[in-house]
Amino acid sequence: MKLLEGKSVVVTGGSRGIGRAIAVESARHGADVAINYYRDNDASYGKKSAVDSVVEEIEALGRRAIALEGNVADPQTGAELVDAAVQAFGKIDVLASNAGICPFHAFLDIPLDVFQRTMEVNLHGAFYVTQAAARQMKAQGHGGAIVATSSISALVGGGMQAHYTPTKAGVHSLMQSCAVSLGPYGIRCNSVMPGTIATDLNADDLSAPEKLAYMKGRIPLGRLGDPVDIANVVVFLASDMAAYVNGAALLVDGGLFVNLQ
Ligand SMILES: NC(=O)C1=CN([C@@H]2O[C@H](COP(=O)(O)OP(=O)(O)OC[C@H]3O[C@@H](n4cnc5c(N)ncnc54)[C@H](O)[C@@H]3O)[C@@H](O)[C@H]2O)C=CC1
Ligand SMILES: C[C@H](O)[C@@H]1OC(=O)[C@H](O)[C@@H]1O
Repeated sequence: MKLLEGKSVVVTGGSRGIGRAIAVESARHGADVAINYYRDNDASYGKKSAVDSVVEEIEALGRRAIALEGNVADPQTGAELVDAAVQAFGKIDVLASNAGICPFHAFLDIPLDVFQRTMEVNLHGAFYVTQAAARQMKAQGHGGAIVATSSISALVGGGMQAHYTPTKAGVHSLMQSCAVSLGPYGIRCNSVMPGTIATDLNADDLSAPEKLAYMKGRIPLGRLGDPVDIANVVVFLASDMAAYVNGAALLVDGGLFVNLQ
């Protein structure tokens, strides 16, 4: 069963990791996809750049794909992405606001620029892109769905993530307020809260075998998440199967959050 047949989906941070999986699974469910990315056009994925490889995979599924580079922290990026998607596909139905960074660092001596960049990319970026997509969806007049990638880190702390976890709580809060603002236009806003998913974002952090074993040991399902575990839930939240889901947050963490002891 295809959940996004004929839809036009915009994904930020769509060249790698969770965003890449959202882009590909959206296409598998029948959508055309506009991908934002930043600095992923070197040939680091085999012979292709990360972004070329995802575009190729979507086209192999018989769907259309465009890719546009831009830093979501720049307020113009969201508007340019939405314009490009509308030019290519005639409309946008879904935004997956997913781009984010997590440069692990201790709290007491975190460099100011790392703190500011994390806030600007993760939270300000989500705000700008969501606003641009919502303006277009309202103008189209037939509603839409926005799904933001928040995190389990919106709910719990991390000693090396004091600059990061507030951005993920902020993204969750942004979706709650947007659910209220945009519900009257038929635009649903929700967030997905991944646990620990194996991507480039945490590859360094989890490269130490003891840390990897510790994290896996805390997850009742006994494994790290795969990007597609998150993408499947984003596709559901974006689809008409979730027609009455608005302002919700869905933890997708293998049971990590509830595992006290
Ligand atoms: N990997 C994990 O365990 C978890 C990740 N998340 C969130 O999921 C989202 C995606 O993370 P991953 O796929 O793990 O990361 P990743 O590092 O594998 O991929 C990041 C993607 O974001 C793009 N990107 C980075 N900076 C950007 C910028 N300034 N403007 C536009 N695009 C930019 C990259 O081009 C790439 O496509 C992030 O928001 C992250 O906070 C949330 C919970 C857990
Ligand atoms: C990067 C982390 O490993 C990952 O990102 C989050 O949001 C959670 O803290 C995960 O563990």
